[in-house]
Amino acid sequence: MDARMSRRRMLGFGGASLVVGAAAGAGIDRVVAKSGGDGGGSDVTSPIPFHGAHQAGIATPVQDRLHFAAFDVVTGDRAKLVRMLKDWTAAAAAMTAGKPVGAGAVGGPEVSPPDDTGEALGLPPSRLTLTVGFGPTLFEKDGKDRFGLKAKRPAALVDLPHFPGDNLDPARSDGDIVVQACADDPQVAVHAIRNLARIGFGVVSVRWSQLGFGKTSSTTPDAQTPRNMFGFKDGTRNVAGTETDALDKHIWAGRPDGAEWMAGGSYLVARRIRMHIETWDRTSLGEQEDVFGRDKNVGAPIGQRREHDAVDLAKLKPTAHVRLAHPDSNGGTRILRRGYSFTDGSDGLGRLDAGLFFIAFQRDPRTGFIRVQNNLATDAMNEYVQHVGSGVYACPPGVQEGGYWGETLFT
Ligand SMILES: C=CC1=C(C)c2cc3[nH]c(cc4nc(cc5[nH]c(cc1n2)c(C)c5CCC(=O)O)C(CCC(=O)O)=C4C)c(C)c3C=C
Ligand SMILES: [Fe+2]
Repeated sequence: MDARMSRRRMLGFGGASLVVGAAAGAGIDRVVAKSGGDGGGSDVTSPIPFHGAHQAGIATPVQDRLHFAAFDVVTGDRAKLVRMLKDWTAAAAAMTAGKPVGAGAVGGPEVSPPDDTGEALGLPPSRLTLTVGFGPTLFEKDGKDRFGLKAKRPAALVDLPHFPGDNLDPARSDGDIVVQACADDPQVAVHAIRNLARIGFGVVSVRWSQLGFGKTSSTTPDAQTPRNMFGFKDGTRNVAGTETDALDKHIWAGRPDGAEWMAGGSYLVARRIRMHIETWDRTSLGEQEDVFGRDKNVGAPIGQRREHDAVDLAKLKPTAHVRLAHPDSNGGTRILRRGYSFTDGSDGLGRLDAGLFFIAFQRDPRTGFIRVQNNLATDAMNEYVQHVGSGVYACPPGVQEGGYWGETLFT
């Protein structure tokens, strides 16, 4: 048996545990480029730390690209699920550090598939973050407590109610487990999801997924605010990743919230929102600005001059999006938006299948997304958008060295 083969046997591939960065020792690590930067002040060569009190990918400055995947668990075996989560954690720690999965993509035995699929070889870490969440169906599905987790379902992990105008496609909604991959390079994000899906074979299968580009929200107020597919600056008044008090108050779940295992975690709401681009493009500038209650050029609230000037709600139409979404119209609640634009070709009727893949993190969806979305029932923007996909997930706290995704839930 040659040295490479014995190493592979040691790793026990075909479903057994991974060794983080094992390939690094074999000299076949992913190349970390010497220069980088995306023009937005971010360093694609510096990895975002995987371990910590909170999962990365929430308060982290928003990366350029998204690959979001929802999985169904296809086994009833809790031990297999936990094993997979441990393997996923090891792979996630390696990939976010810019390293390949397990023994890597090349240099292994010719008789079996490599541990890593290889398309990220030579690419820098690209600020990859991987954020995991658990959907309501992991705790109970069709009245069945599949994994002995029913009693641990947090009260905050409610099924989202039906909202007026919803036209949700079940094939683009829900899922037992979700992984949000964000990176400054789409290939790095896609590589990460692909490898997790491959490792999970026999335990999970991809239920639906979404690619995103052109982040539509910023968590770094000093950076230039990105624009959405309607051409408006989006994310001006988002919660910033540096606002620790606001994060503690509105975004991170705490021990007193009822589910101890979620302390330090957050709840993710995802909505695939189709935007009727063609109708919007035939709408006058004045009407467009009234819809949001902001100027299209600099992004200033109506009646003000600069983007970050305070919003005077009384100066906005009662149906303006910003007026209805503003904390003062929602009992003071704040959510951290982290959405991306999408364009998935056209719909066969000559219209772009485009929109906003809305992602929001919050301490409790009942006082966060649900409260705001209910208030948006009279939003003038509703004429131009339709929600077609949906999901809510409990994202556990961050992983400590030696720990694994979901450890606080499963122990
Ligand atoms: C339920 C929550 C929200 C949904 C759904 C939503 C959809 C949505 N929003 C835009 C564009 C903009 N939103 C803006 C502000 C804004 N939106 C929400 C919430 C939801 N948006 C909040 C809480 C806020 C901040 C309100 C405030 O504090 O002032 C803005 C203005 C710029 C900004 O502050 O980000 C734009 C533009 C689209 C296109 C969309 C669905 C397709
Ligand atoms: Fe909004």
